[in-house]
Amino acid sequence: MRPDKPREPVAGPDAGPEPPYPVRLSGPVIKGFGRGSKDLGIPTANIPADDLSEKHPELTTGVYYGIVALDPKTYQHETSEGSTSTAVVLPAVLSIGYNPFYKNTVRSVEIHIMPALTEPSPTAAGQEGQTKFNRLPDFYQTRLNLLILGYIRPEFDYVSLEALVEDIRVDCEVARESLLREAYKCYLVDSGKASGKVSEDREWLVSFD
Ligand SMILES: Cc1cc2nc3c(=O)[nH]c(=O)nc-3n(C[C@H](O)[C@H](O)[C@H](O)COP(=O)(O)O)c2cc1C
Ligand SMILES: Nc1ncnc2c1ncn2[C@@H]1O[C@H](COP(=O)(O)OP(=O)(O)O)[C@@H](O)[C@H]1O
Ligand SMILES: [Mg+2]
Repeated sequence: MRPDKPREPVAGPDAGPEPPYPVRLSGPVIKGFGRGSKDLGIPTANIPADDLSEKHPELTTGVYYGIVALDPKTYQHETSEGSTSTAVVLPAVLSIGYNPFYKNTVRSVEIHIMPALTEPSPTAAGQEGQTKFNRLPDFYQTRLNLLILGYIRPEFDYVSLEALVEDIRVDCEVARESLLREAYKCYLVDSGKASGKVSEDREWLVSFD
């Protein structure tokens, strides 16, 4: 069960991702159990987890933050210049594991894509009414690249659905605050000052051959 402790506002070192991060994952967006949007009001893009233990033994079950890119061949997005052929890059929070609240028997990778850091956060504390999580037009089967930049917490079971949703809301805020730090923001926003390694990771993120 989730321990009754206050949450830290950021996760991971301020100086930037430390090994094993950034970790690269990719895959087509597949169907999950259909609970994300329906039960929780939190859509999560699921990607296959079949070869995770073999390829990424370092990824323990838990909640992580990072950035995602969607293949522009099947996911078009509008910018101020109209629609574009470059991949959209957005912040994300994800869970890797068995969802103890639902007692799944297979591991899943579930990614909730958040609005750009320049947009107001829909999950900020103190908003009126029920939290409205970010929602994009559906993009099943689209290829997704993910750069995991840090670990937030283990997965827990919860006393109620509301308690699970509230913890995921806080995860979104922790991810956002963590990514707003300069040594992480450089992965999302090309300032022209990024180091060779950061540029290499960014290039990998947006390449879909
Ligand atoms: C950031 C984040 C954190 C999560 N943490 C937990 C958790 O601690 N325990 C849990 O049982 N499920 C957790 N989940 C998983 C949700 O229960 C899951 O997204 C939901 O079951 C939807 O599954 P579906 O994509 O198969 O429909 C988390 C999901 C996200 C996006
Ligand atoms: N912000 C978002 N983050 C992730 N997926 C989103 C988002 N907005 C819309 N989606 C869409 O919703 C789908 C996931 O919804 P969900 O209810 O979790 O269903 P499933 O159980 O099939 O994963 C994604 O595959 C994607 O097409
Ligand atoms: Mg899902």
